Amino acid sequence: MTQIAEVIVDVPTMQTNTPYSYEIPPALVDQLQPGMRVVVPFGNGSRKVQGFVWQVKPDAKPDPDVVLKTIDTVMDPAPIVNAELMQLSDWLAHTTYAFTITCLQTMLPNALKAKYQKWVSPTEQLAANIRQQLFGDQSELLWDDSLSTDTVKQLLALNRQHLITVRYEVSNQSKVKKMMMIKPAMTVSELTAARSSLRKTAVKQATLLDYLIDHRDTISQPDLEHQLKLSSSSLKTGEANGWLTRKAVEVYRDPFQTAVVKTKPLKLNPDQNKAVSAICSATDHEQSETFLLEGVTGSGKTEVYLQAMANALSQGKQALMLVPEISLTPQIVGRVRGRFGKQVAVLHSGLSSGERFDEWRRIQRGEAQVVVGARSAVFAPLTHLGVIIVDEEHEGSYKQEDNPRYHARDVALWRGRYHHCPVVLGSATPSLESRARAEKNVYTRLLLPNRVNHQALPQVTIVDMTEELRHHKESNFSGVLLQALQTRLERGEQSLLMLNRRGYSSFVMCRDCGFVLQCPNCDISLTLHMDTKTMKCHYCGHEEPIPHVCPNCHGHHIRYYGTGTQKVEQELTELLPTARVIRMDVDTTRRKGAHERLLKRFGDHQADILLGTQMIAKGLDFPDVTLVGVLNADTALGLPDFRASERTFQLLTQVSGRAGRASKPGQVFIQTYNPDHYAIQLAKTQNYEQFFGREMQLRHRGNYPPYYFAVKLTVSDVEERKAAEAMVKIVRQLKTILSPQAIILGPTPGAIARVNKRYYYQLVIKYKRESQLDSALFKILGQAQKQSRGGLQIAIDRNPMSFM
Ligand SMILES: Nc1ncnc2c1ncn2[C@@H]1O[C@H](COP(=O)(O)OP(=O)(O)OP(=O)(O)O)[C@@H](O)[C@H]1O
Ligand SMILES: [Zn+2]
Ligand SMILES: [Zn+2]
Repeated sequence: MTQIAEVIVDVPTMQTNTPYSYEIPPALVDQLQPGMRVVVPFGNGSRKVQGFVWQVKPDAKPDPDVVLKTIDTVMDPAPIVNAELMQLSDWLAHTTYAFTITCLQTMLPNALKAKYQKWVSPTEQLAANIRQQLFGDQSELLWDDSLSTDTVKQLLALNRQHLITVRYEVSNQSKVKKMMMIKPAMTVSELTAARSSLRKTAVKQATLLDYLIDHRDTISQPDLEHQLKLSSSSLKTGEANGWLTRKAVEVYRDPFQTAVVKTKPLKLNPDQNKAVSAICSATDHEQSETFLLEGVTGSGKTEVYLQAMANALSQGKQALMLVPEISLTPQIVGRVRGRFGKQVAVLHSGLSSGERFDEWRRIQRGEAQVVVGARSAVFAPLTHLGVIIVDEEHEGSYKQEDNPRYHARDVALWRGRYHHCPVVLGSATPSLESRARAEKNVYTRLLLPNRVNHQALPQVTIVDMTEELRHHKESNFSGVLLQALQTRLERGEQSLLMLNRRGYSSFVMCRDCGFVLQCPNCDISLTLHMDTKTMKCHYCGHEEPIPHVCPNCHGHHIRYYGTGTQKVEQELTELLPTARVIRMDVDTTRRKGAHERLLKRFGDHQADILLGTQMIAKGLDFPDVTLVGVLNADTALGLPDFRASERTFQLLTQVSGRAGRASKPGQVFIQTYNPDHYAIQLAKTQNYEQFFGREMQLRHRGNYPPYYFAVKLTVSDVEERKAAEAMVKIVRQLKTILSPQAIILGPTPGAIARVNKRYYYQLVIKYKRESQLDSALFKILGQAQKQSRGGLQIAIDRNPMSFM
C-alpha cells in the first residue's frame, strides 16, 4: 500500500490550480497532514520546489504506469495553514482568478515564504584551472546576486556545456528570536564562598557574584550586561565556574514602541447601545449576520466595536478588527490595546518581517485573542472568531492591487459565514455597494446619527478659489482660511490642513519651450522630491537629478509646478511666522514609527498646525482641533473614474469630521475650483444619505457598479504590437460567450500606456449575469500562462476599484 500526497507546488512560471501527486516516503508515512509545507522534486533534473500538502490519501492505488516522484522532506512539524484557510485559499483562487499557491502565500507572513538558493558544483569534466578559479577549495558555490556578471556569464556557458551541475535548495526564512536567560546555579552560601576566594583584581567577577547573591531571579543576558556593564565573556566565565546557567529561550519581538493607558468601557448612549446589543446578539446566537454601522464622524463607532469585541471575548471567542493601512492610524491601535492589553496582536506593513512573524505565531498558538491589522490581517489564523469588524469599510486600501486581487471586506464576509459570527462594516460614508446592500436588507443597518458630545457637525464653508484669485495674488490660502488660522493661533486651538494629492503631482517644466521631464521607462512625468533633491518616477522608481538647464532648448527658465506639501509649508511659515507646523506626508513619515511620533507631538500640543496629505483625513481624534482646511478639494474630481465623486465626498466628509470632536465647536473651509459640484455641495452639509441617493441615480444611468458587476482585464508586453494583438484576440473570444446585455468598454491603451518599459492595454466588462464568463476568463488566463515566456502578462481584476 502506498501513501500519496496531493501537493500544490510553487512553480512561478508553470502555475496551475491542480495539485500534483507525490509518493510519501516510508519515514513520513502517517506524519504528513494537509497544510504542511514540503520540499518536492519538480520537472526533470535536480530542481527542488516548495509545496503545500493539500490532501493525504492513506491507501491510494496508484496507476502502475505512472512513476510517482517522492516527497523530499517536510518543512513544518505541524500544519501552518489550517483547514479553514485551505478552504479559503481555494475560494479566493476561484473568485479572484488567481492561483491557489499565490493565495496560500498571501495568507502567510513573509518570513514563511519560500526562498530558493541555487548551488553549483563542478563535474568531473571541468578543467582543473577553471575549477580552482571558480570554486577554490569549496565543493559548491552559491549562485546569487553577489556574483559578478562575468562569473554569471561563465557559469551559464559552463552549464550549457554540462560542465557544472545546478542544485536548487529551499531555504526556510523564518527566524525565531532567541534570547539568553541567566539564572544563579549555586546557593547563596556557595556563591558567598566563591566571592571570598576571588583574587582582589578580579573586579568584574566580584560584581557578577555580588549580583547573583542579591538577585535569585532569571534575567536576560543583554539586560544583565547593561546593568553591570559587563561583557559576555565575564558571563561565560561565570557559567564555566558553575555560578550561573545560561539558556536560550524563544522570545517574541515587541512591535509596540509606546505604552498605552488602560481604559474602561464607556457608558453607551442609546444609539450605541442599540448597535452593541444587535451585534452581541448575533455573536451569542452564532449568526453570520452582516451589519452596516453607519455613524457620522465622532459618533462613537470605535466604542461600539470595542464593546462588541469584549462581548465575544467574554464568551471565550476571538475578535478581528481591520483598519485601513494601520500604520496610518496609530490612535486606533492604541485604543484597542488600551482596552484589551496583552491579548492584542497587531499585523501591518510597518512591522519588520520578524515582528510580523512573531505576532502571527502568537495568534497561531492561541496566545492572542484580538487581532488588529490592515488588509492582510484578514487572514489572521484565529480559530474561534466571535466578531469581525471592518472599520472605514469604504476605504480603497482594502482592495489588493496585485495577485490575488482580493477585497478584504469580501474575505471578512466569507470568514463570518465560516465561523457563524457577525461582521460589522463601519463608516461615516459607506461605499455605495454596502449601502445598497443594506437598502435591500442583505445587511442590517445600524445608525449613529449624532455626535457623542451632542455637538453639531462642524460648520463647513466652501471657498471659491477662482473668485479668490480674482481679488488676491496667487496663494494656497484664501483670505478667510488664513484669518481662521490666525484666530486659532490666538486662542491656542489647533488646526488641520489637508492637501489633496490624488491625481496630481509636482513636476518640472521649462517656461521657454514647455518641456516636461518624463520617465525614460514610463509615459508619465517625473515627480519632484525636494528632500532627496531628485526627480523620481512613482511607477518604476527611476531617479535622476533635478535639471537646472532645459534638456530640450537648453534654456535656464526651469519652473517647479504643483503645490507639494513642502511648498505649502514654506508659504505657511511666511504668512504665519509664529505658527508651529508639523508636516506629514510620505517624505516625513518614511522612517519607522515616524507617523506615531508626529501625531504624538501634535497631541501633546507641540504644534499648532498639522499639515498633511490624505493620511491626516481619517480616524484622528484630537479634542483641541477646531479648524480643518482643505486646500484643494477637487484634484481628484477631474479623473475619468466613476468613483471620483464618491471618493471626493468621502474624503471631504472624513476630514471635516476631524474638527470639533470634543467640547468646542468645529469649523471647516473647503477651497475648490468647482464650488457647484454636487460632491462638494453635499460634503458641505455632510449629508451622506442625500449623496447616496444622488450618486445611485448617476450610477444607474451609466450602468455602473453597484448596478452592474465589472471585470477589468489588462494585458501588457514589452512590444506594443504584441499587447494589442493579444487584446484583440481576447475580445474576439469573449464576444462569443457574452450575452447581449454585457457591455464591453475598450480595449484602450492603459491610463498610462507605458509603465516600466511595458505597454498596457485594458478592457472593462460590465455585466449583470454571465454564466460562462468565469470559465472563459480562466481559459484566457491559462492561455496567457503559456505565452508568458514570450513576455506577455495578463491581469484580471474582478470588481476593480477604478476603470482607469
Ligand atoms: N458613550 C460615550 N460616552 C462618552 N464618550 C464617548 C462615548 N463613545 C465615544 N466617546 C468618545 O467620543 C469620541 C469620538 O468617538 P470615536 O472616535 O469612536 O468616533 P467615530 O465614530 O469612530 O469617529 P470617526 O468616524 O470620525 O473616526 C472619542 O473620543 C470617544 O472616546
Ligand atoms: Zn518610470
Ligand atoms: Zn526648454
